[in-house]
Amino acid sequence: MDATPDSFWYPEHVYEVYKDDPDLDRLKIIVLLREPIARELSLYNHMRNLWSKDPDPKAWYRRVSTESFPEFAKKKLRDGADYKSYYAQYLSRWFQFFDPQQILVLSYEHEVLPGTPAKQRIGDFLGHSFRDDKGAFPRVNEQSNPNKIRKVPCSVVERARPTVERWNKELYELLATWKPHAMDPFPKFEIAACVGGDHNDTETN
Ligand SMILES: Nc1ncnc2c1ncn2[C@@H]1O[C@H](COP(=O)(O)OS(=O)(=O)O)[C@@H](OP(=O)(O)O)[C@H]1O
Repeated sequence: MDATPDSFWYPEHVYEVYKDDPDLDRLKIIVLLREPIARELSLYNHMRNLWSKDPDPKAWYRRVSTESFPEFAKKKLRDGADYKSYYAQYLSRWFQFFDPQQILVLSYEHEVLPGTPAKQRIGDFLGHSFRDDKGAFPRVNEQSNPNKIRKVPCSVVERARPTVERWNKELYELLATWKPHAMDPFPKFEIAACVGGDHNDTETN
């Protein structure tokens, strides 16, 4: 099993690894999608956490030492190709390499957060039942440090919304067309409540 968010952006590499395997058609792929603005915030917090532990000026996460979240988001959530939250662009490539029936697409907010049916969905897909079907998955990488930004500034939401909505619309259409294993219709992402101002709002907010 390989589990990393980074695989999502490189379906051709995954295909390259498995293409000569006689069991290629038994490969199971699970894609977990999160509302794009929340995902970028989570990544930003992750990078800031790494920077606080190891402020290496050559590290891949160094940009967060000089960029506020609004500045980071402005660069990541804008029109154009190759933006990582433009899920439809990447998922459409997965469908070129793999049978959509080999792919389970889950909504983080509707199917993975505690109280939602992730374990059951994944169990059904893999043909494997978990010991505790109802419980949540253990939390990892939560980084509950005091500098964690909990809420997105409303200015970020206002700026990003048109782009993100276009990306999401394309995603819903793609899923409706290709019909991988997924909720049908796929639940629409909801942007979480934001806070005023253009600054980094931390835990106290
Ligand atoms: N069990 C469970 N259920 C739901 N959500 C969970 C769970 N475990 C971790 N998390 C949240 O996932 C975020 C970290 O994701 P990753 O581990 O993929 O990120 S990374 O590897 O650190 O880049 C991070 O999200 P944020 O807290 O919003 O940043 C974690 O809180």
